[in-house]
Amino acid sequence: MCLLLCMLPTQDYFARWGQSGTVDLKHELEHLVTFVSSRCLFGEEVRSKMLGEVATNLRELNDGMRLVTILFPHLPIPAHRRRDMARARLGEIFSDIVRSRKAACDSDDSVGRNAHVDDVLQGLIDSRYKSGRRTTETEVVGMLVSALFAGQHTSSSTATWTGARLLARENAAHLRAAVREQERIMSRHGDRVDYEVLLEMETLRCSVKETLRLHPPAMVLLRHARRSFVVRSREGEEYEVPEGCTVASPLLLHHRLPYVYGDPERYDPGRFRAPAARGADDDAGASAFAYTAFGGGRHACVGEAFAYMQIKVIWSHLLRNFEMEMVSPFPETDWNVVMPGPKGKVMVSYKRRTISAAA
Ligand code: HEM
Repeated sequence: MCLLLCMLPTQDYFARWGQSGTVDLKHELEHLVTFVSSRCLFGEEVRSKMLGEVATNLRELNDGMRLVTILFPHLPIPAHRRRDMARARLGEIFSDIVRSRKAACDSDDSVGRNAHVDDVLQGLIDSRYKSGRRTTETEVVGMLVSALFAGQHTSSSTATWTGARLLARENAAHLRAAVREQERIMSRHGDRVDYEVLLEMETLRCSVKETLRLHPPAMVLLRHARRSFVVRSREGEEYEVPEGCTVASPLLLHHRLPYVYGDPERYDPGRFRAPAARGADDDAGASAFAYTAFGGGRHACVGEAFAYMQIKVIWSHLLRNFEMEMVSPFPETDWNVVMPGPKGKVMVSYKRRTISAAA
């Protein structure tokens, strides 16, 4: 069901593109990801009425999460003021939606459940605490905003970086491999893309995973040490982390450790292929936490599977239906925000094509 909710909006969205043209890929994917996520989370209400406004406000929320925000979350700077206004507006939009859904539930069913709707919004409205109390409007709105915020910018910037990496001139061989994979899959399954077919897109999965190694939306993971513990370095030195300290694990650095990722600056999706397919074990020396684009442990990202599904749906569609070329320089990273993404526009020219299924 969720896969269908990803695929249909993706097809509809790209149907609006012409036979050929030039687009800002970052802008396009930002809209598409908001479109898909809001469709999966909320159903028709957001998609039909609020998409442009929701997308704009989510962008303001992200833009208001500056590095200075970590130390001074309420510093009166313009970016924080815009962030607070955006959060208030999202609250209003979603409160209206929750209210009208609840009203529909109450008229639909005497126990306050809407039997016809199956999305995250409905799940939150239907939830009960152990005490039997129902979730309040404020609680549902808060959880919706955080789910959308957690999944929107992360997924859209990863989808854009994946495109920028695959379309970079020096990665032509990786792009060809990704297109060939789609041809092979089409020869077996035609146009059908279901969950099993997505699982076969191993080259695409590795391309996304390698993109996330080099461009993780979260730069650092933070944990509070509830008790003291000792860390031993590779060189055998020991460090004590005292109880009560905050521990920061910088993804940006450990995703580039040369003894884990040989030639770490090189974009090489093949490094994540299964060892049997690779013929060598590149993971030697890597610990379970060498790759933490989605975090780890108890608070690891709950949206990882959804994010891969969404990005694979988008990129398999683009690879099958368009010949693309990046016409702006490879994007720089916007380091001003807490979750860095590509800076400026990512201009791409496209031409429609129909790839033939490989024999
Ligand atoms: C490429 C896309 C995504 C990336 C790179 C990403 C990355 C992350 C990271 C690094 C964390 C922190 C984990 C930790 O501290 O160990 C996190 C947490 C979280 N993510 Fe994602 N995420 C993505 C997509 C999504 C999506 C699509 C959703 C929801 C639909 C989502 C929902 C969450 C939630 C709710 C948490 C908090 C988990 C907790 O604290 O228990 N994420 N994500």
